[in-house]
Amino acid sequence: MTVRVLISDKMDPRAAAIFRERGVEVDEMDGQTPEQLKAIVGKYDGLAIRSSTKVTKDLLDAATRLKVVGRAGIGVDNVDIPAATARGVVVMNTPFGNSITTAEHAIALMFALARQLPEADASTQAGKWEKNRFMGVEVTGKTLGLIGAGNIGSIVASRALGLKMKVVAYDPFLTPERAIEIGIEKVELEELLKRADFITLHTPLTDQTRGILSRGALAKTKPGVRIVNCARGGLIDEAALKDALDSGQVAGAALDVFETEPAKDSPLFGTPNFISTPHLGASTNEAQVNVAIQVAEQMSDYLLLGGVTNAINMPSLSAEEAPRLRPYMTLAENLGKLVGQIVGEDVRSVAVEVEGAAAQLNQKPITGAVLAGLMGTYSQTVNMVNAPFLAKERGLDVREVRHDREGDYHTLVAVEVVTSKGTRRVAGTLFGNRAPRLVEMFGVEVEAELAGSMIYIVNTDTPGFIGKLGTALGQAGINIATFNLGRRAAGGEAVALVAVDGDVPQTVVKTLCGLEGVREVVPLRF
Ligand SMILES: NC(=O)C1=CN([C@@H]2O[C@H](COP(=O)(O)OP(=O)(O)OC[C@H]3O[C@@H](n4cnc5c(N)ncnc54)[C@H](O)[C@@H]3O)[C@@H](O)[C@H]2O)C=CC1
Ligand SMILES: O=C(O)C(=O)COP(=O)(O)O
Repeated sequence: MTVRVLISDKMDPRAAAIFRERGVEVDEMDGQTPEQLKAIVGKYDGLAIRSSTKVTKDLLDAATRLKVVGRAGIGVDNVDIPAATARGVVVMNTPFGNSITTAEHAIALMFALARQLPEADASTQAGKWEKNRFMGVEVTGKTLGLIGAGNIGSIVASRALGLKMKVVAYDPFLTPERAIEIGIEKVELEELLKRADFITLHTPLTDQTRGILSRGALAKTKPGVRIVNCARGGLIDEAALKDALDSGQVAGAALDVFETEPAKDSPLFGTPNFISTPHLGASTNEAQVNVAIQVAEQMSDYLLLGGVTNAINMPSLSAEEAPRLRPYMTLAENLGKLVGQIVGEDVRSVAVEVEGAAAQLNQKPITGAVLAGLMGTYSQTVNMVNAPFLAKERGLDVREVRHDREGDYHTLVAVEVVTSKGTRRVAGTLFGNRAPRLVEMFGVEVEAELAGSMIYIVNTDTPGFIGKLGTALGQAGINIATFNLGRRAAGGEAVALVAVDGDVPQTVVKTLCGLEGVREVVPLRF
């Protein structure tokens, strides 16, 4: 089937070229209104975006084919991640491609503030030559306060140290070792506000960071501080910033990002010592080439090979690893489907065990596939991406167990579920590292390929039963493809997994239930 991607924001042409080279059909349509986008998004498997496209729940509801949203950049606050996860859509970004460029923009704005470059430029070009009006400050020896010291914050720190500044940082997740490594001092926010001559912000916009420079925080800054925000609008209270600029508490502020974008009429516009750029942090040729190439490669890897890189809502799985894992995923999903079809929704906890060769692999995707198979029997929208999330939502206790040693098989995946009626366990292996086979079912050794239409039958092991079963199916016009048997002990409980051609109607299930010694009959689909 054709795989189709829509690029809905302005992106370097290399992104489209890579999609095409890899056999993915691509449309480029930036500047669509939310309504226009909603009308067409249903045709696409992938959506490649920057910061303008808003991936809302409403848009996702219309994106019935969508499997992946790729953000050519860092911030994903324009994507409703919980809604995407719930729909099984992977959201990935390119966490490093534009970080140097954005850090350089922060440094550029810091210098622009220190020397009032935009105002001096406008005045000079207006023919005023106001040499005495513009008196700047040196950055050498000054203290830079970073709010957020992740990728971009650390690059800003290294540049600022090169400029002979002292760097302090507020970042609750910055370890003391890392602070020493990058040559900065970790401080609390209050201390930063008190000491910093320049403040730059480098955090994502979250519930914790929204309004981090509030009116109260701005009042605690060192008088004459200069502030740069190249991270996200919403981190600074814009009305309070305007007042602080007017009062002189803040000597200068440069915003690349605004609470509402595009920002076309901010009260800050026209304020002396205020500089703004239209969200240009990532706008260099180098950064745009980096993020375009990276997002197109990552999205193609996922859509074509199942490889997952830099996903926000799913564990990583390299494109090299994905083919090795694929037969395990089929096995895991089928084991989940097998249990799910037999026990239904009555599952309280699930343990996924891997043994031998399987224990050397990334277990998260295997667990995701088991859960997808298990819950897919009663939910249409479940897949590997949203299965762990939906399991959590349902309060399902999920455990992962890894045994490095080999047991009877060189590789084994087992699924054990606890239901109201007790514990049930199934296990499977790969023949020749390729072909998934069920090898154990509810304590009985069986060997079966789980595929197509099957019937699960539990009966008392009595002579002549198989003949009666064959006759009953024959009379119903159902052809047996393979017959897989196992039993606990001679004359005890026997289990049959019968692969048949075509669906098994309820009337046939009823007939089979009526055969002597039959305890349970469940039609299965794989
Ligand atoms: N203006 C632009 O065009 C661009 C803006 N950005 C923005 O820059 C942000 C930072 O990017 P990176 O450094 O790559 O992200 P990152 O994830 O490497 O670093 C973010 C840092 O913020 C810290 N943090 C989280 N919560 C915090 C809190 N409550 N208080 C203080 N620190 C907190 C984290 O511990 C982390 O160290 C992005 O989230 C994005 O919004 C990124 C690229 C371009
Ligand atoms: O990468 C980010 O987080 C950015 O903010 C860059 O935004 P943009 O891709 O330039 O719209």
